[in-house]
Amino acid sequence: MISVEHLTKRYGPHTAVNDVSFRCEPGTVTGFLGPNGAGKSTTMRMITGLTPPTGGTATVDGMPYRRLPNPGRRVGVLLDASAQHPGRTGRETLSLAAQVMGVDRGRVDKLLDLVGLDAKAGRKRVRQYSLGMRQRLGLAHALLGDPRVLILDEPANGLDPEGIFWMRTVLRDFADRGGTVLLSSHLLREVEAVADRLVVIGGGRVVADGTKDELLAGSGIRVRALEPEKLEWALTTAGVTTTRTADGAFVAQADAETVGRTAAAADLVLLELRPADGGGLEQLFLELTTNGAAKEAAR
Ligand SMILES: Nc1ncnc2c1ncn2[C@@H]1O[C@H](COP(=O)(O)OP(=O)(O)OP(=O)(O)O)[C@@H](O)[C@H]1O
Repeated sequence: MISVEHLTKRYGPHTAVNDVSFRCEPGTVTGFLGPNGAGKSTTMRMITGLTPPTGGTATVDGMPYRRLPNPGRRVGVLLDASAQHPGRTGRETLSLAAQVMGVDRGRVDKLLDLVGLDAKAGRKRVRQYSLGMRQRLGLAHALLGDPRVLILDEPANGLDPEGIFWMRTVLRDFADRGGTVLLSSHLLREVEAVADRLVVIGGGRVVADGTKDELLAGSGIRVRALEPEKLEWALTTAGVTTTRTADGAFVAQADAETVGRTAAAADLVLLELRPADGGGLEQLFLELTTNGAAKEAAR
C-alpha cells in the first residue's frame, strides 16, 4: 500500500506539487497521469525519499521509504532508466544489486529472462543499450528483490508496441498476485489498458482520482445497431437515457455491459459499442488537465 497525504513541493516561488493526496491499494495498478511538467516525477521522488517534501507525508506499507529496512525487498523503483552505470553490463548491474539486497544470484538470470534480455544482451554494456532495453533492465532491477510494491516513472518510454504490451502483462500479473503498482505516464492510452485506478495531476494538483470505471461514468457509451429504432426502444424501456447522434448511433448513459445485455435481450445485432466520442478518457484527461492548469493560472 502506498499512501500519499498532502504532499507539497516548492522550488522557490514555484509550487511543483501542491497538496497531493492519494492511495494505491494492494492488487491494483494505479495510473498516475499528467502532461509533462505536471508534477508526477517530483511526487514519485518524494514517495521514494529522493526529494524532501516541503509539506505532507508519503508512506509505503505504513512507513516512510527512507525508514524501510532493505527497501529493495519491499519496493521496486524505476524512476530513470538512463541512470544505470553505462560501463557495467546488464548482468553485472543486476548481480551487484542482488548482492546489495541479499538476493539469491540465481534470480539474476531468471529476471533477465523475464524482461526479455537474452544472454547476449546481458553481456552487453549498458551504454550500448537502447532506451527500451534500459527500461527492461530497470524493470528487472525493480523486481529483483521480489517486492510487493512497484513505483515506475514512465516505464513505457522507448518501448515498441510489443514491449508496451509485454510490460502491461507483467504489471497486470504482478497486481493480480496481490502487488501494488504505481505507474506514471503522460500518455493516457498507455495506462488505460492496464490501470484499475487513475490519479490525474495537472499543474501540481490532483484533478481527478477514482477507478477507471468511475472516471468514465457519465461519458456515455456509443452504441450502433442494425435496427436503431428497436435499440432505442429497448434502451428506453430498460430505463437508459439515450441521445441519437447524426449518424444513427446513440449515446447511452449506462455502462457497456448494461447496454450490451439490453441489446442481447432484445435480440439486436450491435455494430458498435464503445466509450462515446468526446466523452472518452482522452477527452476527460485533456479537459481535466486544461481546467487544472487554468484554475492554477487564475490563482
Ligand atoms: N529540482 C528542481 N528545481 C526546480 N524546479 C523543478 C525541479 N524539479 C522539478 N521542477 C519543476 O517542477 C514541475 C514538475 O516537474 P516534474 O518533473 O515533477 O513533472 P512531471 O509531471 O514528471 O513531468 P515530466 O514527465 O516532464 O518529467 C515542473 O515545472 C518542473 O520544471
